[in-house]
Amino acid sequence: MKPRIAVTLGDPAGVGPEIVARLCAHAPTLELAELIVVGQRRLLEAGARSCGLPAPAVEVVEVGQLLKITPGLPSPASGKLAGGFVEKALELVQAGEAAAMATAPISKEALQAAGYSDTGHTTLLARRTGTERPVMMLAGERLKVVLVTIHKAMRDVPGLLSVEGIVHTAQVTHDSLERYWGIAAPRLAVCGLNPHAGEHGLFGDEEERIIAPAVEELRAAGVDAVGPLPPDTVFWRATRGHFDTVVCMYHDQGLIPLKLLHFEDGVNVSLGLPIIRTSVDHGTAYDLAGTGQANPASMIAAVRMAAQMAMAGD
Ligand SMILES: NC(=O)c1ccc[n+]([C@@H]2O[C@H](COP(=O)([O-])OP(=O)(O)OC[C@H]3O[C@@H](n4cnc5c(N)ncnc54)[C@H](O)[C@@H]3O)[C@@H](O)[C@H]2O)c1
Ligand SMILES: N[C@H](C(=O)O)[C@H](O)COP(=O)(O)O
Repeated sequence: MKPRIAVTLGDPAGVGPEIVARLCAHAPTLELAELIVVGQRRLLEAGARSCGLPAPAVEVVEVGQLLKITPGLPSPASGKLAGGFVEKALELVQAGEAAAMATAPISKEALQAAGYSDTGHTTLLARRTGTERPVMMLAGERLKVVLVTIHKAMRDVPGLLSVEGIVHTAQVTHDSLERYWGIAAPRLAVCGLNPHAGEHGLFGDEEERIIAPAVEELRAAGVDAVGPLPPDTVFWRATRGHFDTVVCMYHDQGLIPLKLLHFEDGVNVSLGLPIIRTSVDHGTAYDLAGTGQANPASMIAAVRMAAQMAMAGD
């Protein structure tokens, strides 16, 4: 049986309704998954019109009030709807009405303007599921990265790194690669923080104080982790097949190489939650909203990955 995937519309002022409309018209994906769109039929149909598509024939779970939304103009109202769509999709998965959720992009700023304390889907879902430390993975065919710290100011990153945090991130990643990707004994590369991984304390000591002890602990627990490795070359090595995933110390360390290779078809996966959640790897693209030009490939990849994970996790 095809897994049912709850697909949110994202911030209605962004490209979400358009990429979801294109997803609903993507026959190969409809063969893999049964879609339940979580949002408003009116918004989905407006997205379809922008793309020159007929109204999608798909189940829609209606959420929130009907409001006037202008493509490209986010507001507290668009942020509130976006947050409501995510919460409803989570409820559907928790109730067993969907096997997984796949989310279209939201704006963190609009979400907070609507009164949410969260810095995105990941923290919202972690808060709502009582998950202390979710792990953000971004995945493409050639490269997978996970982040030890996520949406944090650069100046705070060194102080937020800990042996425990690195070990947790790598262990959750290891277990997920085995469970959902069927990789036996996943090989993890652990990045340094500083140029050339500090070059033995020449510039920065986080490698010796924090990252190397974390790698030792992981290896003692049977995880095939190596590092700290110089961040400027580790991604090139990973794309040559040396590692299954690169454990990165901060957001842009991992997401710059990932998006350079995979902006069009990469998937954001939340690991360590009690549910399966995938997402696009791009943002709301307000500059394109309403034009029908947004590329749906990442949304399609997110739904396909959610379906595969749901099948693998059964
Ligand atoms: N999964 C998510 O919910 C998610 C992911 C990333 C960013 N965001 C949020 O999105 C908002 C806007 O972020 P941003 O401007 O930094 O990045 P963005 O990804 O929205 O846009 C960056 C550039 O890429 C283009 N682009 C994005 N998606 C595209 C698509 N599908 N097809 C063609 N071109 C596309 C945009 O037009 C823009 O030029 C922020 O609030 C950010 O936090 C959300
Ligand atoms: N860091 C993610 C990215 O750039 O793709 C992103 O901002 C989405 O975050 P959430 O999945 O927490 O909304």
